[in-house]
Amino acid sequence: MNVRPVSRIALNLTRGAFQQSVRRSLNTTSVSPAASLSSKFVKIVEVGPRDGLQNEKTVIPAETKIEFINRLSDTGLSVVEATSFVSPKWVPQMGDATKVITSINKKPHVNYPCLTPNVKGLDSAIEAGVKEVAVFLAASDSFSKKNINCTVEESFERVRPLITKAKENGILVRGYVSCVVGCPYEGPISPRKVAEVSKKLYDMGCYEISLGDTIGVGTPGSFRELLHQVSQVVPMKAIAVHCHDTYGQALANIHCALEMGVRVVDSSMAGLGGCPYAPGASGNVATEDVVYMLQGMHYETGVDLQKAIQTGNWISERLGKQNGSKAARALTLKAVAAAAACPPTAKL
Ligand SMILES: CC(C)(COP(=O)([O-])OP(=O)([O-])OC[C@H]1O[C@@H](n2cnc3c(N)ncnc32)[C@H](O)[C@@H]1OP(=O)([O-])[O-])[C@@H](O)C(=O)NCCC(=O)NCCSC(=O)C[C@@](C)(O)CC(=O)[O-]
Repeated sequence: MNVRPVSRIALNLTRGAFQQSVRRSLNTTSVSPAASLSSKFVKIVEVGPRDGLQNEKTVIPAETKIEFINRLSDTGLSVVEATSFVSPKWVPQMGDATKVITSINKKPHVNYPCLTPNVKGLDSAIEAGVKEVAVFLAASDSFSKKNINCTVEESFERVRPLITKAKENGILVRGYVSCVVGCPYEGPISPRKVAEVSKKLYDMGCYEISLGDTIGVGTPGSFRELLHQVSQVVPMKAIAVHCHDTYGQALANIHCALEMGVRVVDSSMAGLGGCPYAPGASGNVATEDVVYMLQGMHYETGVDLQKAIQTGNWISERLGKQNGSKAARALTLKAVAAAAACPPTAKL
């Protein structure tokens, strides 16, 4: 596999030495105990196994996905979006949804939502014992047609019976709105249009609306206006932000969202991801970078950054990629340097 030497060295370090070194590195940047008692909590929705992997060109074995999810569950995350019950003709990478969701070690404190585009997908999810699903619509007709083969208006009619049936079965439904700032086919999207779609989804019964900047064109300027409009019609506590980092704006946009009161952030370990129907869009914002920033701002997430970095490095190694998180790369390098300067045996 084509892995950068540093990440290979880090992965070859003994687990104990690596953990010690990362802990030492983190101690220089982590929050004070007093600050960590702050009541500020941000829920991170980890989308790596679904959004992160759906666009990978080579088929990833189900076993790798299962182990990835199990490792994510051990980092302290409370939500790990596991897979999607979509047509395998459209997204072949998710063709093993049932195997993946039924084989993971489900932890009681972790939710494992799955994407479902229609009732057929919901039925498969129910059969697999899924407790939460997500529907995904767009604020742009062109993207909607490319992604789910129908207009935005038609997509509401498609998800209406899905939401009803999910509720009858005691299943929670989350709603995604894609292209909240720009569409790869139509260009800029009006915040009013996004607010309209978000309100309709919320009124139909989605408990949370995740605003997807699918192609990552948003800036704090456009996010401020977007959140201003959407929060007029959907309560701020029910809004999540889902940022792709194509233009390097994701953390700035999340910061803006936090300042405006958003407390749910979607992210993907190692910055994996991209939508197969959004050409040129890069990965999601990296979970490690989000956790690092939130720690620095004295927010609580429940996520162990050290374990997150190990998980991000692990999946990157499996995919033959460099970890896309800058914080993970910096802290791994620091840990490698610290471990080289002070090998575990020297302390015996
Ligand atoms: C919605 C459809 C199915 C419409 O696709 P269609 O071709 O119009 O549907 P259809 O009803 O005519 O069915 C076509 C075939 O798919 C089968 N089929 C139909 N439904 C299912 C299902 N649920 N599970 C398994 N199979 C299914 C169906 O049985 C049939 O099989 P055939 O008879 O030809 O053998 C298709 O367009 C699709 O699956 N699209 C999914 C695209 C996708 O997953 N995109 C990525 C997720 S969205 C995203 O990443 C953005 C997000 C959420 O992260 C936020 C952001 O960043 O913006």
